[in-house]
Amino acid sequence: MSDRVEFARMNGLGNKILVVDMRGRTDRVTPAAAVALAADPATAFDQIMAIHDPKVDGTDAYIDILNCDGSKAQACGNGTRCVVQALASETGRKSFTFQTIAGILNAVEHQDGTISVDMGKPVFAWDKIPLSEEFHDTSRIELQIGPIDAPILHSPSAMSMGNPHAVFWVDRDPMTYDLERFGPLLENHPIFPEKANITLAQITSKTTMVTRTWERGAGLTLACGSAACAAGVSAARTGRTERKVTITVASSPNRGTLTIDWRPDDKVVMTGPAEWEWSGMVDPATGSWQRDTSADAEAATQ
Ligand SMILES: N[C@@H](CCC[C@H](N)C(=O)O)C(=O)O
Repeated sequence: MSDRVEFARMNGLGNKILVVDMRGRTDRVTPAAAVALAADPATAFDQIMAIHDPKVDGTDAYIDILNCDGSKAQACGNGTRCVVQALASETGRKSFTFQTIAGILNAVEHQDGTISVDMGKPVFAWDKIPLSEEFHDTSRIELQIGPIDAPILHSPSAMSMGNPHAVFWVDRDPMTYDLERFGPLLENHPIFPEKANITLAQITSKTTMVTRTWERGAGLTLACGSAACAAGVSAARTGRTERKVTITVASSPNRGTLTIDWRPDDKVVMTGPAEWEWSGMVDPATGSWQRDTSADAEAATQ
């Protein structure tokens, strides 16, 4: 199988997403196709969300998630909102259930166009995050960057939202830190055997915070939804905030916001926007692609 399939270039708070329609096929978007699409400035992306036919009853689709380096990810909050918006505009439906490697996700599009995704339960056990060393309390692990007696970043909270996260608590705007330099060192630190998404989080009140993320497999992105979930949960877990917070994603266009609600049933619900940009056709084996200009014209008339 190597025919072209439809894809949409979308974003969630600036997190660049390609939603690829693989329904009705048995092949996968290849890592080589992902790397080729990422290298082309016109299609450069952070994650591909490949929509496949459902594998289990009661779900609407199986979603495969690829980072721009071709690696697989278990979760992508911003990308999941993009998939919901794409399927809602195709079908007129408002609620969906997806399966990913990490489990089952429920999502709903609201009247105002924002989308809530139940991202599942956080995982705190050191060997499930995973970390390479045993920590009884993963809400504060021993890890630091900078001089030993004056670290620039230290003692992050670690957890999994399906994918591994470390949240460093900072006392000024995350944009003022050299995350481009620290991000790769921390993502690839031996304490994270499967690497990790690295977030800087500044608490601004009991219900608000500001974040910026270096993503595993994608680098400096404009926004990361699962990292916002990890930051919201870790802040509540360590007593810094209440369980429902509004997160300003500092690196996103106009410093957009996500609401993270760590509900009493332990599920983490993320709410925020998604935006369609343009559509085209792509070969999932090679990444060769073509823009659909008729979809642009149709969008311009709406
Ligand atoms: N941008 C995503 C996270 C994507 C996955 C991550 N890079 C990983 O490899 O775990 C989001 O919005 O959650």
